[in-house]
Amino acid sequence: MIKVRDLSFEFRIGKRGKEKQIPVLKEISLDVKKGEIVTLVGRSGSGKSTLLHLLSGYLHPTKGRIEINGTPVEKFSEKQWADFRLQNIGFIFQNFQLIPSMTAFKNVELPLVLKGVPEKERQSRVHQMFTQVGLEDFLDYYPSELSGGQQQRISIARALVMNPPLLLADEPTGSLDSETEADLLNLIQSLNRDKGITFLIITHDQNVAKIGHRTLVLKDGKLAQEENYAFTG
Ligand SMILES: Nc1ncnc2c1ncn2[C@@H]1O[C@H](COP(=O)(O)OP(=O)(O)OP(=O)(O)O)[C@@H](O)[C@H]1O
Repeated sequence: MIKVRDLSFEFRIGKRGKEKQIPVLKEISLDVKKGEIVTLVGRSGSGKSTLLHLLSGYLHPTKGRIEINGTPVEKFSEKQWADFRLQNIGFIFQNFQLIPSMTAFKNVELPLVLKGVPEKERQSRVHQMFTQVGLEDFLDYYPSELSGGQQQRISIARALVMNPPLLLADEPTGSLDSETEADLLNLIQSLNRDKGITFLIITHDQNVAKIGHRTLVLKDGKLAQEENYAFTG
């Protein structure tokens, strides 16, 4: 599902002529197979979010190759990325990133509107998603009227409404209490088991890391399999 080869990335900061390079990822290779949950850990600043941004086209590699769902993407234009993301990748963020002025229904419907899906089909697909995440009674609520756990479920419904094969998550339970976190991890595991959705999840949290079939550690710009990684907090 994800194939990364010799991927390097450096940020460039400072004025032209006096630019400074900050290497973040150094010739990383990585495979995530279809149907896997892979969790990615590493110290703050180790480059986890940078890797996710490279995998979703918000940053472009300095060097190396990225293949997602069989398609080489590293040379994509912005337009190609936008189309590709809509079809292939769902996103879940720590702070949910729902649109506050739209109801839960409208938030989940949005990707379908962007894709030009006809209204009747939109209605039925959105309702189906709300059933799947267990929030059928909250269609007309605004994000501010929902709990953190409910908002995250809505954001998962939005991430899945286009049926993407891959979900990328950045600290998906970072804003949730431990009970709500456990519920959400169950939901992620059942989506993986029942629908075969592949997950790559960044986390600082041992409970989240544990749901991975594999855990990778990012350290000094390189990736390694987990070996007694010491979680903090
Ligand atoms: N826009 C930027 N310009 C320059 N350097 C940046 C930029 N964004 C991030 N960095 C640097 O890149 C490195 C990796 O940052 P990144 O956000 O990917 O780490 P992270 O592992 O996701 O951290 P955290 O766990 O705290 O979210 C850090 O040293 C950071 O300072």
